Amino acid sequence: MKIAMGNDHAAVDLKMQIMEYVKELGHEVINFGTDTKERCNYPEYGEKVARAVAKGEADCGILICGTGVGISIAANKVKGIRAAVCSDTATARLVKQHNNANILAFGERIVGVELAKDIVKAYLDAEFLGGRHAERIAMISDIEERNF
Ligand SMILES: O=C(CO)[C@H](O)[C@H](O)[C@H](O)COP(=O)(O)O
Repeated sequence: MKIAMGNDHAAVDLKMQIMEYVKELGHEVINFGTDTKERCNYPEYGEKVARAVAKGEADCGILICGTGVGISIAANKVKGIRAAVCSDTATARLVKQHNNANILAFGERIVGVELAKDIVKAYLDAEFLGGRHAERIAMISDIEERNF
């Protein structure tokens, strides 16, 4: 898979480690940065990754900031994006199976590297279950369509 990755200054170390891990798993990474610890603004990176996923330039995305929350809120403003913050493997599996989340987010200040790797693997290995879950996602898309 082609995976878009982005982060702010609070998550450079974890992004680098996860980027290597994702490559070891056999995926291609499009890195949207930031790659330095100079203070920056997470909405910029959330939007870059979200637009790449929404346009189909990447199959899915991984976003990391201090908590995973701000960057996922920004990504979720892009039409078609379902970004989910996960701090455990069960949630990471379920956000793919039930919510067909197309971006996984987590926080360097919240999860350690080994847990983060397990979260990424649980998300990437899981498959969307469709059925009743697809109907609910259609309802979410409908909310998006009615926004103005
Ligand atoms: O977690 C975050 C947003 O949800 C960010 O990564 C930052 O950690 C947070 O906004 C704090 O920013 P700071 O400039 O590092 O104090």
